[in-house]
Amino acid sequence: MSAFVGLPGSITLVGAGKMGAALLQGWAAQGLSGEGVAIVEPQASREVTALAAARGFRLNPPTRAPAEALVLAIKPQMLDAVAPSLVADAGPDTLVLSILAGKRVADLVARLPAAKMIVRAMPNTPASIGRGISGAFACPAVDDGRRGLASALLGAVGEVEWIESEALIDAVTAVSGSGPAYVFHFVECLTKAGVEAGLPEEIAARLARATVAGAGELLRQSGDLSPATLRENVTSPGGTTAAALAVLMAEDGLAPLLARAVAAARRRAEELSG
Ligand SMILES: NC(=O)C1=CN([C@@H]2O[C@H](COP(=O)(O)OP(=O)(O)OC[C@H]3O[C@@H](n4cnc5c(N)ncnc54)[C@H](O)[C@@H]3O)[C@@H](O)[C@H]2O)C=CC1
Ligand SMILES: O=C(O)[C@@H]1CCC=N1
Repeated sequence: MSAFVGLPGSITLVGAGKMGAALLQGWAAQGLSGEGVAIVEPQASREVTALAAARGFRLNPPTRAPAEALVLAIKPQMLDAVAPSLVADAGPDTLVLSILAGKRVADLVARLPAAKMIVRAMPNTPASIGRGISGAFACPAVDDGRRGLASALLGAVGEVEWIESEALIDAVTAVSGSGPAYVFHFVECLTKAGVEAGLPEEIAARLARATVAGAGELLRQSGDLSPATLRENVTSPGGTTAAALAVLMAEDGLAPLLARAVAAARRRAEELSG
């Protein structure tokens, strides 16, 4: 059982792929250990298998008692196939924490009929280094205690923003859930642009990666400065940055493109519901 105050004493994690494993690592880093943790994962990675062995977690136990928290981290498309095996895990007192993109509280209740204490959350992949951010929505039945457990489970891998409208989870998904991919694609594009400007590819790749990582860290450490101020700090009047920003901030520049991308992600989340 966990000695850590804050995390649930017993957890069943369903799906220990990229996000499930990131959560598991975060909980372990908080001191979670013992047989109260059951992991259901038909294709456990070496890392997950080793972590389970090191921490005394039960990996694919033949039977399991209902845990305080049931954490769902399978793909949304797998829910129909997996849910029947979880009905007994999701009682009226169980915190059901789902990170499935698109799947609504109603979709979960339709498959786990006794579940009442449902929290939907949307973390992101920086969770794997403890630097994620999650948006979370608790359905009205969720009491303060369960909300606290959900905060602890998500807080183990980064920041948590509670939102009061379930519909906004799709927007969170489109901004911060998918967001790391946009940033990584920006690095790919900056690398390509550097090569087109004459740089050897390896150097362009190192410059682009370090620029985004450094700018991200500067942003993080400059909480009192807005992104606009940080941008202005780079931009000499009549200089090189101003020339580039005239392109990026044009009417058909980055803002409308990103707005279209976020809208597409949001629409896709809606399509995944049901
Ligand atoms: N990858 C991301 O950036 C984010 C993903 N999500 C959500 O997290 C969920 C998981 O996504 P990923 O970790 O990226 O996917 P993933 O494919 O890495 O992990 C899913 C895991 O479920 C396992 N699985 C398959 N059948 C199963 C079964 N019957 N029982 C238990 N586990 C089973 C798979 O073997 C796999 O390891 C998705 O619902 C996704 O919408 C949420 C936030 C960010
Ligand atoms: O692409 C997806 O559907 C998931 C949800 C947010 C990030 N990855």
